[in-house]
Amino acid sequence: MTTTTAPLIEVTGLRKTYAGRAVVDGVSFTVGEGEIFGILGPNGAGKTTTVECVEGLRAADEGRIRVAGLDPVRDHAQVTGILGAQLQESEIQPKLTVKEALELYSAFYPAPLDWRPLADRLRLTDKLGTRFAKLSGGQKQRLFIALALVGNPRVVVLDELTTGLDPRSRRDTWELIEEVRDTGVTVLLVTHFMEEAQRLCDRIAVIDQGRVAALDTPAGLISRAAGSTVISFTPSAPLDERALAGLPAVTSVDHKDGRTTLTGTDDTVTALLTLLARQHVTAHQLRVSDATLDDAFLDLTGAGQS
Ligand SMILES: Nc1ncnc2c1ncn2[C@@H]1O[C@H](COP(=O)(O)OP(=O)(O)OP(=O)(O)O)[C@@H](O)[C@H]1O
Repeated sequence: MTTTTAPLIEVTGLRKTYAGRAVVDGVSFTVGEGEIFGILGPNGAGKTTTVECVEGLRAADEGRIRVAGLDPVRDHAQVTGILGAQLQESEIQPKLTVKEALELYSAFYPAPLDWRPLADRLRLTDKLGTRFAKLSGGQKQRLFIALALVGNPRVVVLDELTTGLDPRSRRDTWELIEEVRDTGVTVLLVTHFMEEAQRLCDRIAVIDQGRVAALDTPAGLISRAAGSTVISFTPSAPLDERALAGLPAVTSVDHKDGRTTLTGTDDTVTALLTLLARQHVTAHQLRVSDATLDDAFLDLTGAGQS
């Protein structure tokens, strides 16, 4: 779902410097109300610094940030009322029970949600009496989502929410995030996981070395990958190498173990089929697949993922 409503978050020319080094260097993006907006990038790219500036936890050196028209540093108290941030594990008392944590955090907000249905939706009801320290990783993450939502925010910031979860819990968490969005909450999501970004995000800013390397829908980013379509086959007879390299939009031609692999676009596939017919060559085990967000990410960040 891509929204066209007025932006709820506006970041323009954000710059943050530590010891003379710009770790965020001119980042700009807007997030529409109701959107799930992803921030994706290699380690140390400046993702957390960026979202912490949006939350008003760090002050920008340069640039302008607005959340629902408010300045997160100057208008911090008001922004806290409309922006729910995911807590870090260290911020919760280990002896606090789930119920106590939900009651305590709802007391911080002027118009909190009723935490009981929220706990129910996050499958925490049978854990209400359990101390934080005794929860599993997935249960803790669900509690973090509940605590980020209990203030009834318009926007929720989730930073590496599913890191450390097993695949099942990660998928459950994705469903929860989609449910949260379906209730009208805007989600700003920092993630390392391509599958997560591809599944959840309406749009993604790929941040590399403190700059926005690309900003697009997941499909838009994939179509920017150098070869967005991968074609492989075993030819029944050798093909003319120059004819292959000259196919429209082809970006690479490789031969290995009798198989030929081309990267290109849909146009390359169509032209290849014509070439094969003209040369009376049969393509055995022909496979055509789309590039993934992984391919796009590696292209956009110069394989900088660590
Ligand atoms: N308070 C600070 N003082 C000095 N340097 C900092 C500080 N906070 C962050 N940095 C540096 O800024 C850079 C960006 O950090 P940031 O945490 O924003 O990156 P990130 O993209 O979120 O990385 P990761 O995916 O590893 O969490 C890193 O090189 C980090 O070491």
